[in-house]
Formats: sequence, structure tokens, C-alpha cells
Amino acid sequence: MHVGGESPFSTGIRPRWEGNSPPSSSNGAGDGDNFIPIVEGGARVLTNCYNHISIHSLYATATKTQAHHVPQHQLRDGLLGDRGGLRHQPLAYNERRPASSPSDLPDVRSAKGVRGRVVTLKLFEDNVLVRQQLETKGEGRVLVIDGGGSMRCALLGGNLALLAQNMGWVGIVVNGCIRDVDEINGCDIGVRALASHPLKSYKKGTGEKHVSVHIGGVVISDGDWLYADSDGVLVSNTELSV
Ligand SMILES: O=C([O-])CC(=O)C(=O)O
Ligand SMILES: [Mg+2]
Repeated sequence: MHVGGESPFSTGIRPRWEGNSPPSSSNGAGDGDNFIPIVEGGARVLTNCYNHISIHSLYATATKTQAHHVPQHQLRDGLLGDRGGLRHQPLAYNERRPASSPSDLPDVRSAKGVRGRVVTLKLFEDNVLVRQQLETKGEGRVLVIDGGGSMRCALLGGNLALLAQNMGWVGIVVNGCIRDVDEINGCDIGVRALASHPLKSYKKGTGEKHVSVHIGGVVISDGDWLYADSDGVLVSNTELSV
């Protein structure tokens, strides 16, 4: 994906940093929210792992560290049991290695491309609003779900992806986890997520619709344009010629 038909670097345009400080850490990620590379006409590139969150590269981001994000007392006391039980967490989950560099990541070439206007949801470990939204007509739009980056349950699965496809949504970006990966891959819809997780989410209906969200270092608002392919994810206030 090239913005405006040319690489931003070949046209001499350099990223600039919005906010008070440039990235401070050695991997260039900073704190994730205080800088935004601008490549053209206000287009924002989602940084962090969003170049690598195709459903075809899910397992690379499910690390040993993340498996430990579920506090031991919750495992012991079964506080998450009403969502299917952590017993269903596969052993293999603990055996996956961290994705420490892009070269560690699997192939993402077959990731489906996505372009469309954004509808946002902001929620945490509860996907009732996701179903509600996907039950409405997608009309070629992309659902962006800010799930707070939770690695403890899935906000989208095969049934919801099929619903999305049938209702005319073209893509779903999840700042969180998905499950039923094979079923999702069989749907005619592009999905990006941080990782897969076998556990379902709560079903309480908490969260907000149509609010601006922060994902991968950028602000994404209802009505923005989102472009995703195997190169990464771009967001813009206006339609781009990508
Ligand atoms: O538990 C959920 O709501 C997600 C899911 O598995 C599906 O959509 O198939
Ligand atoms: Mg399912």
C-alpha cells in the first residue's frame, strides 16, 4: 500500500511526531500514544504491532508473557469461569515464542485488503455491542473495536464474522483478541486483531459506540477512512487514493 501512489519516503516526506515527544524507546514505539507518523494528507499509520496483526499472523503475538496476563488468583478462584473456563486454554498457548522482530512473524500475504469508512466501538472484555453493531447494515464500512488491548478473551469469532459479511461490512479491526480463526479466514471480510484467544468475552453490554479511540498510536474516529493490507493499516480523515 502506497499513499498517493508513491512511497512517502521517495517523495521526501518525512514522518513528523505529534504530541510533545518523539519515540523514546529503542524500538521506536515510545509510549504508543504520544506520537503519530504523518505520511500524507493527514493519513495516520497505525504503529506498534499493527503491521503484523493479520489473522494469519495471530500466533506470533500470543506470547508466554501474555499468557501470564491472567492473574494467578483468577485462575485459582475461577473468576473467568462464566466465560467458558480457562480450562479451554490450549497448552500450546504457553509454548509460543514472543514475536521479537518482523522476521519472526509468519507470512501475511494472504490477508484480505480492506478499505472503507470507520464505525468505532470502545469496550473491554464484553462483546455485546459488537453483535449489536454487526446486526446493522455495514454498507461497505469497517468496524473498529478498541478492546483496550485485552489478551484475556476474544471479542470476535466465526459467527460474528459471518454476520458481518452477510450484513455488508468489509472489515473489522480489533484492538484485542479474536477466536474461530479458521472460520473467520473462510469469510469474505478482512480482519485484523492483536492475537487469538479461545475464551469468549463477557456478555453484559458495557461499552460506548461512535467515540474516538486510540489504537496503535493514532486516534480513530467515526467516519474516518481506514485502509488495511499486508503492509499495515492507515487511517485518514478523508478518502485517499491508495
Ligand atoms: O463468543 C463470541 O461471542 C464470539 C464467537 O465465538 C463467535 O462469534 O463465533
Ligand atoms: Mg464462535
